[in-house]
This record gives sequence, structure tokens and C-alpha cells, in this order.
Amino acid sequence: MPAALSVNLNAVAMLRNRRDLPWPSVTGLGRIAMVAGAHGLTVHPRPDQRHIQFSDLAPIRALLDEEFRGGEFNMEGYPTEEFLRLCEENRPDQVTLVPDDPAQATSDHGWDFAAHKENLKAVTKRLKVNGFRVSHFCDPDADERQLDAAAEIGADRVEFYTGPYGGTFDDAQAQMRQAELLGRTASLARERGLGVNAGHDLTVANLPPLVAAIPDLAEVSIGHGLTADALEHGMAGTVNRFLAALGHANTERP
Ligand SMILES: CC(=O)[C@@H](O)[C@H](O)COP(=O)(O)O
Ligand SMILES: NCC(=O)COP(=O)(O)O
Repeated sequence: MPAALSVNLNAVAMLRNRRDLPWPSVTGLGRIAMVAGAHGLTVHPRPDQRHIQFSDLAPIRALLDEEFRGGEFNMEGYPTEEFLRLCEENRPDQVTLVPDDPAQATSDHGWDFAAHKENLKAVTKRLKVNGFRVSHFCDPDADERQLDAAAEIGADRVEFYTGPYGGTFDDAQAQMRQAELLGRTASLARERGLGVNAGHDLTVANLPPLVAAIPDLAEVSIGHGLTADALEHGMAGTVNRFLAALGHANTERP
């Protein structure tokens, strides 16, 4: 079964926030993506609300509940009390915890699971009690000690940070080495009962080698590259291109 595609709406929100106007519509583009066959929507409500605003969350949840039953809502963030409460109020299907400092320009590393084991155990339990699937952002070169800690924390999945992989767009040999590394680390994660997601700087061009390296990849969440393509090909056509790159037959919703 090819990996699920979750469309990240951060970049749409960033464009919307340039003016005090309601377009481009975050839920509007999310709807087009879902009609075109996306399996879910991802947002990262950062503390400074630089793109996704807390007020965006309930409309996205309502869109999926009312128009796309089965479509998944993935919320990403650092586990502050504020973020955990946003999750409890807006009921995502999956929560992806990332070790981001509020001032970070973007997400650029995974957790040191061993160093943060006790805190991550507690927040993971709190989220799972709410019925959310819990994923933790993970470095592509995480070793067995880190993955043992991730499993002990109780994560359902890890999401591999694919920024270094995406950065090899102009070096085929480096891309192959990064894909092989991700495949090895994914095998270690699967041996520990962890599901495998991936995200950051993924594109139509670099998805095929990634899915070949990680055959049981569960989900990819993609925003920046997908939104850039949508400016050229439209959101519906872009979602179909990304689904095809993942190996899906045409899954546009009737
Ligand atoms: C966790 C990750 O790699 C991305 O989902 C993250 O949401 C990107 O954040 P920005 O869109 O703020 O760069
Ligand atoms: N978790 C990765 C994500 O949601 C989007 O990352 P990007 O495609 O915007 O780099």
C-alpha cells in the first residue's frame, strides 16, 4: 500500500497572512487537495502563529469531519501546555511532536529521545489517552539507542526528518546515500514496532527513491514543495502528481 499523502497547509497560511484578507483560503485549498485525493491535512501551529493561526484549526477539523470522513488531521508542534491544549480542543487524528525552539526558522532536527525520555513519555501518554496517534520527529541517522528510547516513550510512529535528503536535489550520489541511510534507520524503527512517516523538503522528483528505500512508509507530509508546484500546476493537479510519485493510481474523489 503506497504511503498516505498529508498536505501541509503552512505555506498557504503564510501567503494568506501577507494581507488582512481571507485569501488564499487555508480550508479552501485543503478542500481542493482532499477532493483531488489527498489522504489528510497537516498544520504546524507555531507559537508565533507566523503562518497557521490557532483560529485555523477548528475549521480544518470541521472540513474533514463534514466533507471528508476518514481524511486525517495531523497537528505538529512542540509539546508546550498551549500546544497540548490546542490538540485536546481540535482533536487531530495524529499529533507529531517536534523539538523546535519557538525562534527556529523551520524544523531542522529530530528529538534526542534518550535525553527527553521522561517528558516525552508523559506527553505521549496524555495524547494517547485522548485517542490521538502520536508520532515523533526523528533524525534520519538515529541509532539503536535513540530508537530504543523512542519505543520506550510509547510513540506509535516516528517521522523521519528528510531535510538532508531533500537537500541532495542536485547530487544523485548523495541522494542515493541519504535514501539508503533512511532505509536502514527505517528498518531499525520497524524492528521496534514503530511506524514510519517522513517529511520536510520532499518533492515529486525525490519521492520515488524514498519510497523505494522505505517500502512500508506509512505517510508523507508535504507542504513547501507541494505548494510551490501548486502555483504552477494548480492544487488539484499537483496533488495528483504527488500521489502518482508515491505510487497511487488515480484516486481523485468522485
Ligand atoms: C516538521 C516539519 O518538517 C514540517 O512539517 C514543519 O511544519 C515545517 O515548518 P514550517 O512550514 O514552519 O517551515
Ligand atoms: N512534516 C513535514 C511537513 O509537514 C511539511 O514539510 P515541508 O514539505 O513544508 O518541508
